[in-house]
Amino acid sequence: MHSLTIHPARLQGVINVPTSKSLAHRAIICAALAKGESVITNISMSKDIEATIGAMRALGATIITQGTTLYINGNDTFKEDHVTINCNESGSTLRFMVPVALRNKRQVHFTGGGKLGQRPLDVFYDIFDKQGIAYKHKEGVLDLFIEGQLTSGTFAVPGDISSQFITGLLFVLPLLEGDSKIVVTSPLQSKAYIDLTLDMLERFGIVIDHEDQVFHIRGSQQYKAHDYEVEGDFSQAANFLVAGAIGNDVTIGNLNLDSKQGDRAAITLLEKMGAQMKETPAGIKMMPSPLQCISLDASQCPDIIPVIAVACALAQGTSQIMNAKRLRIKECDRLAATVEVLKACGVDVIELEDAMIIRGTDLFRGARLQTYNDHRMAMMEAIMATRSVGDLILDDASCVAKSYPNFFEHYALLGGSCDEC
Ligand SMILES: O=C(O)C1=C[C@@H](OP(=O)(O)O)[C@@H](O)[C@H](O)C1
Ligand SMILES: C=C(OP(=O)(O)O)C(=O)O
Repeated sequence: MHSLTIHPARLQGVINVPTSKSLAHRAIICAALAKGESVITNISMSKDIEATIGAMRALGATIITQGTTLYINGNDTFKEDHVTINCNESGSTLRFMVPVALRNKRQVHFTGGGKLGQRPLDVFYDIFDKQGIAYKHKEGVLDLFIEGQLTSGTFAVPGDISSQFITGLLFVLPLLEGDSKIVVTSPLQSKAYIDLTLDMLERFGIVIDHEDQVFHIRGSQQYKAHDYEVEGDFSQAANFLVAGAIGNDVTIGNLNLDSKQGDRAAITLLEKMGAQMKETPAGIKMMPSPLQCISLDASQCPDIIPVIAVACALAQGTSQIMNAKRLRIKECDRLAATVEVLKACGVDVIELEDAMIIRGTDLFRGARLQTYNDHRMAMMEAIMATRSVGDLILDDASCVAKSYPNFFEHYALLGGSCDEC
């Protein structure tokens, strides 16, 4: 474990953020479910994406990596009947792969690290119980054995634990014999991620009908090979968009403003707080602006909330971040962690079960901070350092490898100042 000391410094320059992790997971899975070769370009490698590549290879898909391009051939996918899948710490990989791996009868062993074994999977266990699929798991660590096969039918799934369960089912149900229906039994949160799934499925030739919270899935469909270029990641861009709004001068060179990514909300939220977005020939930036407090709903864009909380902490007035309970079931309890970090840096924050209330201040004070082995927390803390009066000492910054391995290189290129200890 290496601690990292970040000295206060303003950021300035142009950066290309990694390409979308969510879109990359989906493109890799769809391509590996299609017969023939698909070429997926502009992949940003990270621990999470490595996990999904490894998972589809374990099932039999051929995936050749050349720089940022993946050549994926699904002709032999599903040929293996005893499979071990290491998900690293990726919730997406786990919840997408559990149903996919059960496309036909096999034994699958899921492993993973960090807090992944503590993140909810009960939605799948309920389905296994109903369908007679055998499974054995341990408390607290990911060590899950499953044996069986998923059959088509009606799946009642809550919408307020994780949309990833629904995405996982949407990948596999079109391949099963017989039609299926997914009925989402409580208001769907993280809905934009389902839209990303439906969009990617359509590109690969899969048709899903849906109205409100019900998805109708025709069985015996076939994925068709398709070439796809992954666009810039708005969840990562959010760090630098907030950096801009709080006084830095960072332009992001690779964002698609027409993107369907839900974390594009970072721009609209910052605009509501009074920041102005500027489009320049080099890319997009948020202009340093006096920020006003905001009352916002975290349920549709959970991943950007820690860094949006940084903007709230530097806004005039008291901000409320509501419907934030699901932040507690990410790589760490991000609701508690965000509150703890802001408090350590001198901010007046209140943690509620489902919300946080943040009273704006002018500057952060220096502090020793945990990163909670959570990439989003480490990156949020680095952005805070740009408006801090003393050093921020992060206990371990290596967790950024989950989604953005070269985050601190980019940070330094922009003028950020850190020493590894
Ligand atoms: O489908 C996806 O790509 C994701 C869905 C979201 O999870 P929830 O649906 O659990 O909010 C998000 O937090 C995660 O980082 C990626
Ligand atoms: C929560 C995240 O990812 P996952 O659920 O895939 O682990 C994330 O990237 O912030």
